[in-house]
Amino acid sequence: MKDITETTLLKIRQDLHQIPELALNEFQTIKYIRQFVAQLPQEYLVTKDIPNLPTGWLVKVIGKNPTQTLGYRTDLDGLAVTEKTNLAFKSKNIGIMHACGHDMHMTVALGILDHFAKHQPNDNLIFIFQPAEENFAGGMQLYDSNVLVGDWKIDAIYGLHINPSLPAGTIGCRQGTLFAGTTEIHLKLVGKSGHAAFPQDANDMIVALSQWVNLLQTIVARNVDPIIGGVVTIGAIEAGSANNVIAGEASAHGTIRALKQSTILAIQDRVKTITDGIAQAFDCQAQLILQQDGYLPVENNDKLTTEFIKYMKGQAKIDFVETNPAMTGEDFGYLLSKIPGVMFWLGVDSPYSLHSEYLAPSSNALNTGVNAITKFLEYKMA
Ligand SMILES: CC(=O)N[C@@H](CCC[C@H](N)C(=O)O)C(=O)O
Repeated sequence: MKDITETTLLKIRQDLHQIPELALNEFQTIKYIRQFVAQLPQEYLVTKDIPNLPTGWLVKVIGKNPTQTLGYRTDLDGLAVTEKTNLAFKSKNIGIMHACGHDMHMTVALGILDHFAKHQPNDNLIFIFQPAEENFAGGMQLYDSNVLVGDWKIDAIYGLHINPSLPAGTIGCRQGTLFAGTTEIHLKLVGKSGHAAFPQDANDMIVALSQWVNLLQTIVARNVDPIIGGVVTIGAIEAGSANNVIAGEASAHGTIRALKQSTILAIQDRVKTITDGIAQAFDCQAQLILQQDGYLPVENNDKLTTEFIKYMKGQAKIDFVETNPAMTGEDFGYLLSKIPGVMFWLGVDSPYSLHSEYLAPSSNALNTGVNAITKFLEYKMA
């Protein structure tokens, strides 16, 4: 049976790119994936739905003589970004875009699955179609729904993320932590609104929130070992309605990031202390939510990563680079805290970063990615 062509991979990627959906709403996307899988030879395939996660799906390829079960995960969701590329196949879902490359991730996964559906592997291979990577920790929800048990237990798991700054098709990886752990910060301060002319009768939450934002910026600068590093970013604030009204409420939304879980926890403690201090100093209510869910640091397994890097370096047809860690987050970190495995980069050569409205990953990476990973999985199962 013939392997998938570059033209078909390109079409899948273009189709999926046009129908991005937000976390937990990937209904069109999973329908497309199910339809693609339905036209593959079914002889070695078994599928499984995920309770309470209707947009997730598992597909198992039964091995000839299985001694292990490998896992390969792709995420499905898009982002609330309005696409500004000039691509002929740009998003048809206004205000939503595959700005993190999950259309590329899914296409590569389908390319690999296509191969193994036609050429039975020696071991079992489970493809995880995981919703909600950007928000709501779909990886954690999927794992915690107890689907990866019994015959569906995975011994080693792999997954990739596109990397705009690597040449198209280059594979990148590293020992240890690849991506940071993240915690979302939500703060609401409640004081008292009033007339701009009578500040003594009001309790201004814009002033309080401004102090809080500034104090938060001392955490990485003054409390974190500079060699270890971390990030505290407040990406959104909301307060006030008019120039002459004192805002009685103010809210903020941000993210904490670090490569080690212990640093995340230490930063969280400082955020709590600073928030308590602001509440006391400004005599206001502070409702603080720190939400990490499954976004643990993405810690690659030592033994499996050594094997992965050695294999990739040894292939004349694969360009491989050892990369630095990145402060992006990934709920694959949760899966790696439960199952040994490796996350790696696939270069897609774009001048725009992940989450940019102009991100346009090069489709040239698709065929190279599918071939490199398929060959690696075959080597693992030899
Ligand atoms: C690869 C990537 O960009 N991942 C996202 C993950 C978001 C995690 C969570 N919702 C948060 O904001 O902390 C990222 O922003 O790094």
